[in-house]
Amino acid sequence: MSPPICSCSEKVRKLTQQASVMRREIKNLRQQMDGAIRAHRKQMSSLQSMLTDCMKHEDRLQSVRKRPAQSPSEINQLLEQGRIQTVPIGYISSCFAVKNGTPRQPTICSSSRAILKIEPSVFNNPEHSLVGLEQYSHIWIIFLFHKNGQMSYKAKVKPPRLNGQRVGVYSTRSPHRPNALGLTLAKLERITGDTLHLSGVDIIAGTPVLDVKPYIPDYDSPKTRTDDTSSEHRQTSPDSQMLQVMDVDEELNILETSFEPSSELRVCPVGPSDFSQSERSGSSDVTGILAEVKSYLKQQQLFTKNPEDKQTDSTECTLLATNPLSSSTLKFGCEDYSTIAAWVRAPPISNLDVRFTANAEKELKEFVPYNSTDSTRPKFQFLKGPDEAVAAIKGILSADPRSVYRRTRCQDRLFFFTLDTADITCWFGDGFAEVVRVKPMQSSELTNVV
Ligand SMILES: C[S@@+](CC[C@H](N)C(=O)[O-])C[C@H]1O[C@@H](n2cnc3c(N)ncnc32)[C@H](O)[C@@H]1O
Repeated sequence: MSPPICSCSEKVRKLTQQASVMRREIKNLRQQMDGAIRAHRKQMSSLQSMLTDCMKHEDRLQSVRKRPAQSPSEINQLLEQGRIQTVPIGYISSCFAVKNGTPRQPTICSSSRAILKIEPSVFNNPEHSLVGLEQYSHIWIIFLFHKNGQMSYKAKVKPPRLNGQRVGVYSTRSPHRPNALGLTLAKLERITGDTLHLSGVDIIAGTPVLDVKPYIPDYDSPKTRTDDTSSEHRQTSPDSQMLQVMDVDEELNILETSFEPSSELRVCPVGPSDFSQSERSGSSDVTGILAEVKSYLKQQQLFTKNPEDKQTDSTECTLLATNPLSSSTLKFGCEDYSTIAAWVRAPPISNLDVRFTANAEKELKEFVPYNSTDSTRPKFQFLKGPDEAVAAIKGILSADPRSVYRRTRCQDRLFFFTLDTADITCWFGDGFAEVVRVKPMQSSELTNVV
């Protein structure tokens, strides 16, 4: 007997329902499996990249391990050959993020600021290495030009201030030199723990510093006179001539004031002048001789060295002053003076006037100092405010920061540079630079500053 039709259709219905439930479950399971596979794949790829990193580290470790350990005598030998491995003592944080627009020497932008933190990897207590340095106002910073690009260098270079003329690399402060070492005299504003706060820098952010030393004028700074005759492109500046005469006056004033009545002045032969054979003693004679020397030096411009002129040879123009009280010998003569190429003070390019459009001035005034709590306005990270920024911009632009190529070939192009957290746009005209825009840096650029 066959089952009744109603019970059959009931069974079919149930089976169909079960089948659709099972289909849904399968679909869910598939979805879960897909999700698990995706998560697994993601995990695999991050594990893969971790593995790659580990392998890289392992490679580096292997190569270090493979390096034969150097014995003290080997290290000594390498040192004697000048082949030492340098270790940065710290890295500069600076208001200059990139090379463009960074002053070419610190003196042209005294309001620029930077920070140097001594690396704890160099000394266990980095702050100990700075004890005593706070007594100095200026320090030498020896650093690596780490953003030179390729380590290329040439025996002759074209300093921008010489407007295309070529001179030997060692007669310049070009960054492109065999060991890419920079030397900057910076002002030491203060020291906090392991950190030096500096101003007057020409160094970009991230620069590895190899050493710092106190600036000691007694050791580091002979008086300077301009070697006016050593260069074909010299331009004598009345100011620098004046400076030399003032230097002479200053020296002679020191000489005058350091004399006691019993002092003895011996004047070594200085050529055919009327005091060349003088050798006198006694205070009244000293005063007379000094007046004579002063007037002679001014007339002959003795301190403007002329290699052709035998009478101004450094050995011949030495004045020796012996102070019996201190039994010290003061020496005032040409050999106490340093000479510099005339183009350093009187380059063939002239300084530029710097001006701001009203809009740029307004934009700059929007910036607040680094310590301001106002979060609605753009904030400097180093500078104390718009006035300091104006001084820095004037310093940078008046020295004409353009390369010779830009100066001669693309005169009318806009020039962009950064200062602290500001993006600056300017253009150059005949004898002037004009700032046309000052905008806060994009936040993505900000990480470059420090
Ligand atoms: C002409 S060098 C003089 C540096 C130093 N005062 C000296 O005499 O050795 C200054 C220029 O070097 C560039 N500069 C600064 N820091 C640098 C770095 N870390 N790497 C490459 N160039 C850098 C900047 O463009 C700056 O204008």
